[in-house]
Amino acid sequence: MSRNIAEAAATHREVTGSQLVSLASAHKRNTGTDFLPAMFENMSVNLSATERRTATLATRRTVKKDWQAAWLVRAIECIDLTTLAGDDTPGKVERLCAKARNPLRPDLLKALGLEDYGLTTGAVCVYPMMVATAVKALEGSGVPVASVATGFPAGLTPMKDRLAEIAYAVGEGADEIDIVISRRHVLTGNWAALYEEVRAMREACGDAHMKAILSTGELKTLSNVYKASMVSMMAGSDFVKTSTGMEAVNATLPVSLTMVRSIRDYLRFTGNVCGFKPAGGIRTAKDAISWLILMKEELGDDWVKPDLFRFGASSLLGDIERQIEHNVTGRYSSADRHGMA
Ligand SMILES: O=C[C@H](O)COP(=O)(O)O
Repeated sequence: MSRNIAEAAATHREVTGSQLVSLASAHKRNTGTDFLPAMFENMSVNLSATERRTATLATRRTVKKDWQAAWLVRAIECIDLTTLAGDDTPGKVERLCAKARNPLRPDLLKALGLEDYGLTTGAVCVYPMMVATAVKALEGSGVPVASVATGFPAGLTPMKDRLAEIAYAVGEGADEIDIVISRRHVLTGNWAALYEEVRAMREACGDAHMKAILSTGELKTLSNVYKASMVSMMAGSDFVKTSTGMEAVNATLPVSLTMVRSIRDYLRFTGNVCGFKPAGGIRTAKDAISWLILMKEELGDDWVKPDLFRFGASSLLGDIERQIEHNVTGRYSSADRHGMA
């Protein structure tokens, strides 16, 4: 059993049957394109068809036993372990970083045969003021630090301040920047303004990878979600991300399917690759597997890896650890036996 899990986690070879040509690790950073409204302006997303497709996702495919553990290990590797709270302190961020370095208890790693695997989360995600603490705490671990910026979560601060915040986070050592888009540009159909805004933010990020948070729960329609996603990719986003975690409705599967289809269309139109980050409200191992199935079925194996897929989550890891413990021991421990996240 252990060998299978170790192999699956290392090669992810249980995930097969991609319908897209595999771009594997050779993908280049999204360069963006000119502003091309023809790529999205006539697009209309059918809500009920989208809901039907996502309703059956987790029931069409069952992921059992060893493979479930392998998928959950992969989910851990894709988590942007997040704390974005007003009461964040250096101590809290240091504890989060310790968890990112060692996301599973040693006895569980041993039972899975992964003691030497070097399992970590995909990144740690914090506010700009916490970046330096996280960079220090993660030194030598290879775990990137992501920072939210641009007036997170509402984005309603002057543009020069939003860009300055990116520069600050990058200067503190952030490897990745999670920007928020101006929802008003979407709600008023001002796609050119959205393109210009995201383009300027991408330039401010420099070498740091940029994730564009669409705040889909505030965009009213799936057609708006599709268009906002497409414009953000055209403007050079490395990832598109559903939510801040602060909206009334955060990551959902229908919104995710819409964004994932936009990524697929963007790839077909332009040859450029963009990653996807569902975020907000993803708390259970079962949820994580549903999203991994969505990615595998819609985009293929390359989008079930941290290069192109992340969960933005503050409390998902705890449930995954609990589920892995059940997988290994046949028993569940109470949630409070596991540490934070
Ligand atoms: O980007 C990450 C989200 O803010 C996390 O949301 P969550 O606390 O609901 O997991």
